[in-house]
Amino acid sequence: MSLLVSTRPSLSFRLNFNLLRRPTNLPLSSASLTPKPPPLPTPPLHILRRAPYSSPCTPRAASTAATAYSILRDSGAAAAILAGAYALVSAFDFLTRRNLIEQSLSRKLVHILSGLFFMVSWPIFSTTTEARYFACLVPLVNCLRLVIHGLSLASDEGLIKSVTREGKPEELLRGPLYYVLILILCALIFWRESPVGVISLAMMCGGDGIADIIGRRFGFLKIPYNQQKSWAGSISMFIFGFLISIGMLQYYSVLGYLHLDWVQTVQKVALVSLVATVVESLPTTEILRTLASE
Ligand SMILES: C/C(=C\COP(=O)(O)O)CCC[C@H](C)CCC[C@H](C)CCCC(C)C
Ligand SMILES: Nc1ccn([C@@H]2O[C@H](COP(=O)(O)OP(=O)(O)O)[C@@H](O)[C@H]2O)c(=O)n1
Repeated sequence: MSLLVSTRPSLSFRLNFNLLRRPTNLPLSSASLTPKPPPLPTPPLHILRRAPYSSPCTPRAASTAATAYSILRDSGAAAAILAGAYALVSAFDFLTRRNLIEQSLSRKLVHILSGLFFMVSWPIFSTTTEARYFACLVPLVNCLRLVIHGLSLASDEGLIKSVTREGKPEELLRGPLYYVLILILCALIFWRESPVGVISLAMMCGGDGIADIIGRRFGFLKIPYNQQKSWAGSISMFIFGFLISIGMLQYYSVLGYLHLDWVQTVQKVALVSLVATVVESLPTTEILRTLASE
Protein backbone atom coordinates (compact mmCIF):
# COMPACT_ATOMS: atom_id res chain seq x y z
CA MET A 1 0.00 0.00 0.00
CA SER A 2 1.30 3.46 -0.66
CA LEU A 3 -0.27 6.81 -0.02
CA LEU A 4 0.25 9.45 -2.72
CA VAL A 5 0.16 12.93 -1.20
CA SER A 6 0.81 15.75 -3.63
CA THR A 7 1.60 19.19 -2.25
CA ARG A 8 2.33 20.60 -5.68
CA PRO A 9 3.02 18.86 -9.04
CA SER A 10 6.81 18.95 -8.74
CA LEU A 11 6.80 18.10 -5.04
CA SER A 12 4.66 15.01 -5.01
CA PHE A 13 5.69 12.59 -2.25
CA ARG A 14 5.14 8.85 -2.28
CA LEU A 15 4.70 8.03 1.43
CA ASN A 16 5.14 4.65 3.05
CA PHE A 17 5.93 3.18 6.48
CA ASN A 18 9.63 3.81 5.97
CA LEU A 19 8.78 7.34 7.04
CA LEU A 20 8.84 5.86 10.56
CA ARG A 21 12.32 4.44 10.00
CA ARG A 22 15.48 6.30 10.97
CA PRO A 23 17.22 7.32 7.69
CA THR A 24 20.46 5.32 7.43
CA ASN A 25 22.48 8.38 6.36
CA LEU A 26 22.18 9.88 9.88
CA PRO A 27 25.24 9.26 12.17
CA LEU A 28 24.78 6.67 14.95
CA SER A 29 24.38 8.25 18.40
CA SER A 30 27.15 7.33 20.87
CA ALA A 31 24.49 6.37 23.40
CA SER A 32 23.65 3.02 21.82
CA LEU A 33 24.49 0.14 24.14
CA THR A 34 26.84 -1.47 21.62
CA PRO A 35 26.64 0.09 18.14
CA LYS A 36 26.83 -2.50 15.35
CA PRO A 37 28.36 -1.29 12.00
CA PRO A 38 26.08 -2.75 9.34
CA PRO A 39 22.79 -0.78 9.00
CA LEU A 40 19.73 -3.01 9.08
CA PRO A 41 18.45 -4.19 5.67
CA THR A 42 15.55 -2.19 4.30
CA PRO A 43 12.45 -3.69 5.96
CA PRO A 44 9.58 -5.11 3.95
CA LEU A 45 7.34 -2.27 5.21
CA HIS A 46 7.35 -0.13 2.07
CA ILE A 47 4.24 1.74 3.05
CA LEU A 48 5.29 5.15 4.31
CA ARG A 49 8.78 5.68 2.88
CA ARG A 50 9.24 9.24 1.72
CA ALA A 51 10.42 8.88 -1.90
CA PRO A 52 12.92 11.49 -3.17
CA TYR A 53 11.11 14.24 -5.02
CA SER A 54 12.28 15.58 -8.37
CA SER A 55 11.99 19.30 -8.34
CA PRO A 56 13.57 22.02 -10.51
CA CYS A 57 13.66 24.27 -7.37
CA THR A 58 16.92 25.64 -5.95
CA PRO A 59 18.65 24.00 -2.92
CA ARG A 60 17.43 26.92 -0.76
CA ALA A 61 13.85 26.38 -1.86
CA ALA A 62 14.23 22.63 -1.31
CA SER A 63 15.56 23.26 2.20
CA THR A 64 12.65 25.59 2.96
CA ALA A 65 10.20 22.99 1.67
CA ALA A 66 11.83 20.28 3.81
CA THR A 67 11.69 22.52 6.90
CA ALA A 68 8.05 23.34 6.26
CA TYR A 69 7.31 19.64 5.78
CA SER A 70 9.02 18.72 9.09
CA ILE A 71 7.18 21.44 11.04
CA LEU A 72 3.87 20.37 9.50
CA ARG A 73 4.57 16.72 10.26
CA ASP A 74 5.70 17.30 13.86
CA SER A 75 2.82 19.67 14.62
CA GLY A 76 0.32 17.18 13.24
CA ALA A 77 1.90 14.32 15.17
CA ALA A 78 1.84 16.29 18.44
CA ALA A 79 -1.80 17.27 17.91
CA ALA A 80 -2.82 13.68 17.09
CA ILE A 81 -1.03 12.24 20.12
CA LEU A 82 -2.45 14.92 22.39
CA ALA A 83 -5.90 13.96 21.17
CA GLY A 84 -4.97 10.33 21.85
CA ALA A 85 -3.98 11.18 25.42
CA TYR A 86 -7.28 12.96 26.03
CA ALA A 87 -9.20 10.07 24.44
CA LEU A 88 -7.37 7.50 26.59
CA VAL A 89 -8.19 9.29 29.85
CA SER A 90 -11.77 9.90 28.71
CA ALA A 91 -12.19 6.24 27.78
CA PHE A 92 -11.16 5.06 31.23
CA ASP A 93 -13.31 7.76 32.81
CA PHE A 94 -16.24 6.33 30.83
CA LEU A 95 -15.48 2.78 32.05
CA THR A 96 -14.98 3.91 35.66
CA ARG A 97 -18.14 6.04 35.82
CA ARG A 98 -20.22 3.09 34.65
CA ASN A 99 -18.49 0.83 37.16
CA LEU A 100 -17.25 -1.35 34.33
CA ILE A 101 -13.76 -1.13 35.81
CA GLU A 102 -12.41 -0.42 39.31
CA GLN A 103 -10.88 3.00 39.84
CA SER A 104 -7.58 1.47 41.00
CA LEU A 105 -7.39 -0.69 37.87
CA SER A 106 -8.34 2.26 35.67
CA ARG A 107 -5.53 4.34 37.14
CA LYS A 108 -2.97 1.64 36.61
CA LEU A 109 -4.05 0.93 33.04
CA VAL A 110 -3.75 4.66 32.27
CA HIS A 111 -0.35 4.49 34.00
CA ILE A 112 0.75 1.57 31.79
CA LEU A 113 -0.76 2.64 28.46
CA SER A 114 -0.06 6.39 28.48
CA GLY A 115 3.70 6.19 28.63
CA LEU A 116 4.01 3.14 26.39
CA PHE A 117 1.74 4.61 23.69
CA PHE A 118 3.64 7.88 23.97
CA MET A 119 6.95 6.06 23.45
CA VAL A 120 5.57 4.01 20.56
CA SER A 121 4.49 7.26 18.86
CA TRP A 122 7.96 8.81 18.76
CA PRO A 123 8.89 7.49 15.26
CA ILE A 124 5.88 9.39 13.85
CA PHE A 125 7.81 12.61 14.39
CA SER A 126 10.33 13.83 11.81
CA THR A 127 14.06 13.24 11.99
CA THR A 128 14.87 16.88 12.74
CA THR A 129 16.55 17.74 16.06
CA GLU A 130 13.50 19.83 16.94
CA ALA A 131 11.13 16.84 16.66
CA ARG A 132 11.62 15.88 20.32
CA TYR A 133 10.45 19.34 21.41
CA PHE A 134 7.22 18.86 19.50
CA ALA A 135 6.83 15.43 21.14
CA CYS A 136 7.40 16.95 24.60
CA LEU A 137 4.44 19.27 24.03
CA VAL A 138 2.14 16.30 24.73
CA PRO A 139 3.31 15.51 28.29
CA LEU A 140 3.83 19.25 28.88
CA VAL A 141 0.18 20.02 28.13
CA ASN A 142 -0.83 17.12 30.39
CA CYS A 143 1.53 18.46 33.05
CA LEU A 144 -0.26 21.81 32.95
CA ARG A 145 -3.60 19.99 32.99
CA LEU A 146 -2.59 18.06 36.12
CA VAL A 147 -1.34 21.21 37.88
CA ILE A 148 -4.45 23.23 37.05
CA HIS A 149 -6.82 20.52 38.23
CA GLY A 150 -4.56 19.43 41.09
CA LEU A 151 -4.72 22.98 42.46
CA SER A 152 -8.49 22.96 41.86
CA LEU A 153 -8.18 25.99 39.58
CA ALA A 154 -10.59 24.15 37.34
CA SER A 155 -12.53 20.92 37.65
CA ASP A 156 -12.20 17.81 35.47
CA GLU A 157 -14.01 14.97 37.19
CA GLY A 158 -13.08 12.58 34.39
CA LEU A 159 -9.38 13.19 34.84
CA ILE A 160 -9.59 12.92 38.63
CA LYS A 161 -11.69 9.76 38.52
CA SER A 162 -9.44 7.95 36.04
CA VAL A 163 -6.03 8.77 37.50
CA THR A 164 -6.41 9.20 41.28
CA ARG A 165 -6.71 6.63 44.05
CA GLU A 166 -9.33 8.36 46.18
CA GLY A 167 -10.76 11.01 43.84
CA LYS A 168 -8.95 13.91 45.52
CA PRO A 169 -7.71 16.62 43.09
CA GLU A 170 -4.47 17.11 45.05
CA GLU A 171 -3.49 13.54 44.21
CA LEU A 172 -2.86 14.76 40.65
CA LEU A 173 0.15 16.69 41.96
CA ARG A 174 1.97 13.56 43.09
CA GLY A 175 2.33 10.32 41.08
CA PRO A 176 0.65 11.52 37.87
CA LEU A 177 2.65 14.77 37.84
CA TYR A 178 5.96 13.02 38.50
CA TYR A 179 5.01 10.55 35.78
CA VAL A 180 4.52 13.15 33.03
CA LEU A 181 7.68 14.99 34.16
CA ILE A 182 9.65 11.76 33.62
CA LEU A 183 8.07 11.43 30.17
CA ILE A 184 9.27 14.94 29.32
CA LEU A 185 12.79 14.26 30.63
CA CYS A 186 13.16 10.96 28.77
CA ALA A 187 11.89 12.46 25.50
CA LEU A 188 14.15 15.52 25.84
CA ILE A 189 17.35 13.83 27.05
CA PHE A 190 17.27 10.34 25.55
CA TRP A 191 14.61 10.41 22.74
CA ARG A 192 14.72 7.64 20.12
CA GLU A 193 18.48 7.33 19.84
CA SER A 194 19.28 6.01 23.32
CA PRO A 195 18.08 2.77 24.95
CA VAL A 196 18.26 4.50 28.37
CA GLY A 197 15.01 6.42 27.95
CA VAL A 198 13.24 3.48 26.32
CA ILE A 199 14.16 1.10 29.17
CA SER A 200 13.37 3.70 31.86
CA LEU A 201 9.86 4.31 30.52
CA ALA A 202 9.25 0.59 29.94
CA MET A 203 10.09 -0.07 33.59
CA MET A 204 8.14 2.93 34.92
CA CYS A 205 5.04 2.31 32.81
CA GLY A 206 5.05 -1.43 32.15
CA GLY A 207 6.92 -2.82 35.15
CA ASP A 208 5.63 -0.58 37.95
CA GLY A 209 2.11 -0.60 36.53
CA ILE A 210 1.88 -4.38 36.30
CA ALA A 211 3.33 -4.76 39.82
CA ASP A 212 0.34 -2.91 41.24
CA ILE A 213 -2.24 -4.90 39.25
CA ILE A 214 -0.72 -8.32 40.04
CA GLY A 215 0.33 -7.42 43.57
CA ARG A 216 -3.14 -6.22 44.63
CA ARG A 217 -4.72 -9.42 43.40
CA PHE A 218 -2.17 -12.11 44.15
CA GLY A 219 0.14 -10.45 46.67
CA PHE A 220 -0.53 -12.73 49.67
CA LEU A 221 3.16 -13.37 50.40
CA LYS A 222 4.57 -10.04 51.55
CA ILE A 223 8.18 -8.97 51.22
CA PRO A 224 9.93 -9.31 54.60
CA TYR A 225 11.25 -5.74 54.68
CA ASN A 226 8.09 -4.14 53.30
CA GLN A 227 4.67 -5.47 54.28
CA GLN A 228 3.05 -3.13 51.71
CA LYS A 229 4.67 -4.95 48.82
CA SER A 230 4.51 -8.61 47.78
CA TRP A 231 6.63 -11.19 46.02
CA ALA A 232 3.95 -11.56 43.33
CA GLY A 233 4.02 -7.83 42.62
CA SER A 234 7.79 -7.61 42.53
CA ILE A 235 8.32 -10.75 40.45
CA SER A 236 5.72 -9.50 37.94
CA MET A 237 7.46 -6.14 37.81
CA PHE A 238 10.76 -7.85 37.02
CA ILE A 239 9.30 -10.13 34.34
CA PHE A 240 7.04 -7.61 32.59
CA GLY A 241 9.52 -4.78 32.96
CA PHE A 242 12.16 -6.95 31.29
CA LEU A 243 9.86 -8.18 28.50
CA ILE A 244 8.40 -4.74 27.73
CA SER A 245 11.90 -3.21 27.72
CA ILE A 246 13.16 -5.83 25.26
CA GLY A 247 10.02 -5.42 23.16
CA MET A 248 10.45 -1.65 22.94
CA LEU A 249 14.18 -1.98 22.13
CA GLN A 250 13.29 -4.43 19.36
CA TYR A 251 10.68 -1.97 18.05
CA TYR A 252 13.27 0.79 17.81
CA SER A 253 15.83 -1.61 16.33
CA VAL A 254 13.46 -2.75 13.57
CA LEU A 255 12.81 0.92 12.71
CA GLY A 256 16.56 1.51 12.54
CA TYR A 257 16.99 3.83 15.54
CA LEU A 258 19.02 1.38 17.65
CA HIS A 259 21.68 -1.14 16.63
CA LEU A 260 22.25 -3.40 19.64
CA ASP A 261 24.37 -6.38 20.61
CA TRP A 262 21.43 -8.44 21.83
CA VAL A 263 23.40 -10.81 24.06
CA GLN A 264 24.81 -7.87 26.03
CA THR A 265 21.50 -5.99 25.82
CA VAL A 266 19.49 -8.84 27.35
CA GLN A 267 21.99 -9.12 30.20
CA LYS A 268 21.96 -5.38 30.87
CA VAL A 269 18.19 -5.09 30.68
CA ALA A 270 17.83 -8.03 33.10
CA LEU A 271 20.15 -6.25 35.55
CA VAL A 272 18.27 -2.95 35.18
CA SER A 273 14.95 -4.74 35.71
CA LEU A 274 16.29 -6.42 38.86
CA VAL A 275 17.62 -3.17 40.32
CA ALA A 276 14.41 -1.29 39.47
CA THR A 277 12.34 -4.05 41.06
CA VAL A 278 14.39 -3.99 44.27
CA VAL A 279 14.17 -0.19 44.48
CA GLU A 280 10.40 -0.28 43.87
CA SER A 281 9.99 -2.83 46.65
CA LEU A 282 11.73 -0.66 49.26
CA PRO A 283 9.55 1.03 51.91
CA THR A 284 10.51 4.47 50.60
CA THR A 285 7.33 6.15 51.89
CA GLU A 286 8.05 4.97 55.42
CA ILE A 287 11.75 5.89 55.11
CA LEU A 288 10.88 9.41 53.92
CA ARG A 289 8.26 9.77 56.69
CA THR A 290 10.85 8.75 59.32
CA LEU A 291 13.42 11.17 57.93
CA ALA A 292 10.83 13.97 57.83
CA SER A 293 9.82 13.39 61.47
CA GLU A 294 13.42 13.51 62.75
C1 LIG B 1 -2.10 7.55 36.60
C2 LIG B 1 -0.74 7.91 36.18
C3 LIG B 1 0.30 7.92 37.04
C4 LIG B 1 0.12 7.50 38.45
O1 LIG B 1 1.37 7.24 39.02
P1 LIG B 1 1.40 6.45 40.41
O2 LIG B 1 0.61 7.30 41.39
O3 LIG B 1 0.72 5.15 40.16
O4 LIG B 1 2.83 6.32 40.78
C5 LIG B 1 -0.52 8.32 34.75
C6 LIG B 1 -1.08 9.73 34.47
C7 LIG B 1 -1.20 9.91 32.96
C8 LIG B 1 -1.54 11.35 32.54
C9 LIG B 1 -2.78 11.85 33.20
C10 LIG B 1 -1.73 11.40 31.02
C11 LIG B 1 -0.37 11.30 30.32
C12 LIG B 1 -0.57 11.26 28.80
C13 LIG B 1 0.78 11.11 28.08
C14 LIG B 1 1.66 12.30 28.36
C15 LIG B 1 0.61 10.99 26.58
C16 LIG B 1 -0.15 9.73 26.17
C17 LIG B 1 -0.30 9.68 24.65
C18 LIG B 1 -0.88 8.38 24.13
C19 LIG B 1 -1.09 8.42 22.65
C20 LIG B 1 -2.14 7.97 24.87
N1 LIG C 1 5.99 -4.79 44.34
C1 LIG C 1 4.68 -4.52 44.57
C2 LIG C 1 4.09 -3.30 44.14
C3 LIG C 1 2.75 -3.07 44.41
N2 LIG C 1 2.02 -4.02 45.07
C4 LIG C 1 0.58 -3.82 45.36
O1 LIG C 1 0.10 -2.66 44.67
C5 LIG C 1 -0.33 -1.66 45.62
C6 LIG C 1 0.05 -0.30 45.14
O2 LIG C 1 1.46 -0.27 45.01
P1 LIG C 1 2.19 1.13 45.03
O3 LIG C 1 2.06 1.73 46.37
O4 LIG C 1 3.56 0.93 44.46
O5 LIG C 1 1.29 1.96 44.02
P2 LIG C 1 1.76 3.24 43.22
O6 LIG C 1 2.54 4.10 44.17
O7 LIG C 1 2.65 2.69 42.10
O8 LIG C 1 0.49 3.82 42.74
C7 LIG C 1 0.37 -2.04 46.93
O9 LIG C 1 -0.35 -1.54 48.04
C8 LIG C 1 0.36 -3.56 46.86
O10 LIG C 1 -0.92 -4.05 47.20
C9 LIG C 1 2.61 -5.23 45.48
O11 LIG C 1 1.93 -6.07 46.07
N3 LIG C 1 3.93 -5.45 45.22
